[in-house]
Amino acid sequence: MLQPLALSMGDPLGIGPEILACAFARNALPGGYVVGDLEVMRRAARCVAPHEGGVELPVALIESPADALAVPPRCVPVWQPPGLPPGLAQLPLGRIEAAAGAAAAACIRSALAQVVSGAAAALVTAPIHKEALAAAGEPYPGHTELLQAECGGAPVRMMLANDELRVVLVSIHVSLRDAIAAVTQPAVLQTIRIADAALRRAGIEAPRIAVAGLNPHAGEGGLFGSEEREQIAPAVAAARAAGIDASGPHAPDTVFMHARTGAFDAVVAMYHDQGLIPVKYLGLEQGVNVTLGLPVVRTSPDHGTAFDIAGRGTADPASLIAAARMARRLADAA
Ligand SMILES: NC(=O)C1=CN([C@@H]2O[C@H](COP(=O)(O)OP(=O)(O)OC[C@H]3O[C@@H](n4cnc5c(N)ncnc54)[C@H](O)[C@@H]3O)[C@@H](O)[C@H]2O)C=CC1
Ligand SMILES: NCC(=O)COP(=O)(O)O
Repeated sequence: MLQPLALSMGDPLGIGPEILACAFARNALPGGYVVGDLEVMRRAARCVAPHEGGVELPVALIESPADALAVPPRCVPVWQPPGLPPGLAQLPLGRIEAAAGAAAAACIRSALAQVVSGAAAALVTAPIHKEALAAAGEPYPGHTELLQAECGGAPVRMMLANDELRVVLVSIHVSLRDAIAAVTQPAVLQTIRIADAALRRAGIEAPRIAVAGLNPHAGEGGLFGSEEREQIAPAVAAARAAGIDASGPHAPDTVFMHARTGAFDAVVAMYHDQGLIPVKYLGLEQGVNVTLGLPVVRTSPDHGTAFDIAGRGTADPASLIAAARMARRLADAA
């Protein structure tokens, strides 16, 4: 039986509300409901309507997640958390505002609570702006860290996936300098373990996990850096000793090419951009961000708030739709 799917609105001044409205206009979010601000969603519905057949898109306030299952086709069901900042729909789109960051965070927390309570099957988050989140006083750089903290603090990892690649990251929202320092044997091993467990849960019996090096040519035998020998190779050996089919460190410039042609089920990448560039280069419309290690299913589009095009009604909802489909698949497999 179809269960409600919680979709947090994202930053109200970015493209999140628009891609949600657009996806509902295309009937691509069955059972989904927006945890967000009613007037923000009405503004988004008005903005996408001319591009989606020119017919008005109904937006309805719902009282409980279950009500999402009864709304007519193309209707955008909205569950509005209490206490959202007033006047969000009057703020100009495409800019950093503390009120917008505060609203985005409140919607994520409410949506998460509904998933944790069992009222919704999974959480799909529309993009937030990290500077707006910080302006609102939130101590977390992004969803991943916020959700981790709200769920008790157990280790989590970010995975980006499309039909061709799965990439799991050792570190995410830190400077490159700090990311290099974060390449330690325990952190790499933990990433491999989390990736392996998540892929098994998703139905892959013995996941083949390629571990990327950090330095050019995976250090070229120590000529270009020591992290491979001192940190990454011992982590791979420990994973193998624990029965995980891990290999590496592989040269980072070619490992994604091999994974894409089917040699591996996932690549563990040493830092954010090493892993995300290959995935995003294959097309923003395909990528899905999944938080591994949480007690609930959370997915998100691979792109951000796209302030440069917010309000035009032309943002592509494909990655959001892919995120919702993946959330359903993962929730069904859990
Ligand atoms: N899941 C999330 O909450 C994510 C949030 N972000 C945050 O979003 C903010 C803006 O990040 P940027 O680096 O500017 O990346 P971005 O992904 O928002 O935009 C990069 C480029 O892609 C285009 N683009 C993005 N999504 C699109 C879509 N659906 N349809 C058409 N074009 C699209 C934008 O117009 C822009 O030219 C930052 O604060 C970043 O941290 C970034 C990635 C994911
Ligand atoms: N590049 C992906 C990204 O920054 C999204 O982070 P999060 O908000 O999902 O933690």
